[in-house]
Amino acid sequence: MKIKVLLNGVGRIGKAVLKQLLTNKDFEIVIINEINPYVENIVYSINYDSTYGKYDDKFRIVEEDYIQNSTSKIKITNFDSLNKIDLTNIDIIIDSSGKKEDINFLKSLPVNAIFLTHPNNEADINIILGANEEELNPKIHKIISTSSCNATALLPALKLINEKKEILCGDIVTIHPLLNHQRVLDGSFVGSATRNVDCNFELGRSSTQNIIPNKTTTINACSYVLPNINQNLITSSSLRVPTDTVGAINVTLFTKEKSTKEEIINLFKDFEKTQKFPIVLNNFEPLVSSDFKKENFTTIIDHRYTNTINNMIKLLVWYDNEWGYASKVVEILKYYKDIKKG
Ligand SMILES: NC(=O)c1ccc[n+]([C@@H]2O[C@H](COP(=O)([O-])OP(=O)(O)OC[C@H]3O[C@@H](n4cnc5c(N)ncnc54)[C@H](O)[C@@H]3O)[C@@H](O)[C@H]2O)c1
Repeated sequence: MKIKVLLNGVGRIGKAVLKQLLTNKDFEIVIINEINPYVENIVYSINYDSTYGKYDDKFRIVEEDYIQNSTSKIKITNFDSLNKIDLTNIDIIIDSSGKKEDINFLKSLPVNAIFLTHPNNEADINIILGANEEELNPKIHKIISTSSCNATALLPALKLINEKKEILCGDIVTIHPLLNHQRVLDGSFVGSATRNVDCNFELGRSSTQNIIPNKTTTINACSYVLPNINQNLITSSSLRVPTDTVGAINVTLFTKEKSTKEEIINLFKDFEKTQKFPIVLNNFEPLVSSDFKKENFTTIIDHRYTNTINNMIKLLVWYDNEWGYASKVVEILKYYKDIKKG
């Protein structure tokens, strides 16, 4: 039996999840709910994408509120809250709207599970593959956060180093592509309930003309998954850059044990050989960010920049923050289905 899905919000992450889930025979997307009221525009934005190109199996509108391509027929709804949607035929919700909902409200919805594509410390569990997937239990976890793109990329690497060398302290800088909530030209501040306004004055500046320094929730998101990786251990900051997708993280760690460069490279090579999911990819080629676009591996260690001095380890990590992250959301869904069945 296919798992019947409601996809809430079909923006950058929703579309990447949609396209990767459409090709999976275990899932059926029954409803897309989107506050954009124009079905024509939703279809258009699925079929044409400046970052990833045209979608080959194009959707068209059929009947009044349905879109269809060669494999799927999906109902489009236009509600601002999940409680207005008829969920009778829905097993799981993927919420990629970014809307912060009351957790008890989400728990009351008549579905088996709700996957949130953002970190959430009130969720029943935050999952990052390569860090804590063994803890996922469909019998007790209903609200499941799939964390953030940065934490998804970073935490498997931090966990590995911490287990082998014990991290004493460190710092990370995420170099992150621009996001839909930023301004094209200078405008008013970009606010959010979870970030303070002062910090977001910078995010109101032109995203195409600037490298914008910003706070990042990356280490907090890591701590929701592994509490020992937290802000008392690792400091963090972010630079928003004018590229469409693919982020990088500059990582500096001080560890209890000394390391050599070869040792660290071999750690990641061993991880790559034995991993259950496409997480670590070791890169030695002279590549740039766009070469990692649409890459499913999300912890790409660029060993041209791996280095050590005594107790210090330096890493450069690449990840596609949209497609790559969405591929992990889909892997988590597949894993959820497998363990629920088993
Ligand atoms: N873009 C990234 O790099 C990235 C990576 C990982 C996680 N995320 C997270 O995924 C979520 C979505 O991010 P995005 O970049 O796709 O944003 P986006 O703005 O591109 O897309 C959000 C979509 O949700 C729709 N929407 C908003 N409120 C809604 C509601 N109440 N009901 C239904 N639809 C609604 C919007 O119209 C829009 O189409 C956020 O929580 C974000 O933090 C983003």
